Order: sequence, then C-alpha cells, then structure tokens
Amino acid sequence: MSHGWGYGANNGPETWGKDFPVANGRRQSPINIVPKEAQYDSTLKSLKLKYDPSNTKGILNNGHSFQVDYEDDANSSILTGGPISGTYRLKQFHFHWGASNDRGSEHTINGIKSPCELHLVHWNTKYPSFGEGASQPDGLAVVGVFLKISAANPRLQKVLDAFDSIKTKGKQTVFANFDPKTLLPDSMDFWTYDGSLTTPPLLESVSWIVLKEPISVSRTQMARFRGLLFTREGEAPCCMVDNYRPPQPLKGRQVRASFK
Ligand SMILES: Cc1ccn(O)c(=O)c1
Ligand SMILES: [Zn+2]
Repeated sequence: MSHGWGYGANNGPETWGKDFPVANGRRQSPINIVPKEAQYDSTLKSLKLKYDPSNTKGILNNGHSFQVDYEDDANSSILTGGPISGTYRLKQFHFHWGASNDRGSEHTINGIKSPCELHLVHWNTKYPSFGEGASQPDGLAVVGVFLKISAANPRLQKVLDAFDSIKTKGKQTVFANFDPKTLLPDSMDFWTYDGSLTTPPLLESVSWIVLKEPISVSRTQMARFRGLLFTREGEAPCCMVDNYRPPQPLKGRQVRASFK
C-alpha cells in the first residue's frame, strides 16, 4: 500500500520531490515574506469576499488537516478584487499548525513563524471546476491568515466544537451555516505573489493573498487543534501537529503589497 505523503520523518516535505518533482519548481509555496522587500502596488484592488453561510457543507479530517467544505456550484461565496481578475469561488478552508506555539504557519514574516495559519481556498470560475483550475497558472486563489496567541477567539469556537466528531482521518460531520468572514481580521491589507499548493501535488496554480493582520487564538484553543489525529480510528494514534511546509525559494519572484 502506498505510504503516501505526510509530515513525518519518512514522508514529510523533504521527501515530496520524489513523487512530485514540481516541488523544486520556480513558483513554490509557502515563502518567507520580507515586508521591506515587498513592492507597494497602487493598482491592486481592494479584496472583496462575499460568503453565503448557507453554502457550508461539512467538516472533514482529511488526514493532513481538517477542512470545512462549501457548495461551489454557484457564485454565492466568492472572492473578487485584490490581485485577481474575474470571480473565484470558495471551495474550502483549512489550517496548518505546530506542535508548539513557536511554529505552525507556512508563510513566515522576516523568518518569524506563527503558531497557525488559515487558508481559504478559491477557484477561478473561468474553469469548469476546482480540479480543472488546480492545473492552471491562474486557477486558484488562496487567502492566508495568520493566527497569533492572544485572548481566545470566540469565532473559532464552532469549529473547535466539531473536533470531537472528526478526531481521526476520514471522519466528517455535519457543519452548517458557518460564515468564514467571521475568521477574517479588520484590515484587508495583504501581500500577494504567484505560488503553489503547499501540499502535494504542489501544483503551481495559486495566486497567494496573505493578510498582514493576524487573528487571535488562545493557548487552550491551540491545544484543541493538537488533539486531532493524522491516523485512522484503530491505528496507533499520531497527533495532527506540524502539518506545515517550510518556506520555499523565491527564485526571483516579486512580492507585492496592497499597502504602504
Ligand atoms: C488547494 C490547497 C491544498 C492544500 N493547501 O494547504 C492549500 O493551502 C491549498
Ligand atoms: Zn493550506
């Protein structure tokens, strides 16, 4: 049976290039963002996120993270503006986090890791589906939001409360009427660059939009993320932690800022 990619010593990010050679490509993600080297671009439009909570389909432990899935057969939960042209539909959101609060995010700022990073995944409606978009250079747009340790974030509570039902790989449960907008910070200032999926198949199809302002999460809330498992029910349990890919070479790419 294929041992499959993961985040362990034998199947982690350093091994992904064997099955997915694009891992060493020219527009891989995540990256380290150096704000002083980002170029302010006054032509960037403001980000527009319009989400319909009734599109919420469910919450799933996929063995790498957990994700909340959305109906995407209409333009009811969409991303427009920012660096992208056209309309991108929300497909799912998920997180990446560490075994301790000193690490966990995928993007870093001046080499600094955050304990957690939220990704809201959207696909370009010029293509017929997410799968089609995922193989196109302008097919996907992912909004990244850092989480920093502070007071408990009440907006995470509904997500955390579902964890008991999706503890192990493959488990999913009903999850309805969740507005991802409640997980966004006040400021929509962002950095943007051309990148990739941060998990195999690492396709180079993502316009990354990384928000400057983090949202809060408490130590106790982070501990609950770490109670999820990479493993299936009945297997030797392995805590779902450190499910992040480290920063990849910029290879000449420009990072633009929507703010001065
Ligand atoms: C489409 C996709 C898949 C995995 N991850 O981590 C992402 O951020 C986006
Ligand atoms: Zn992600």
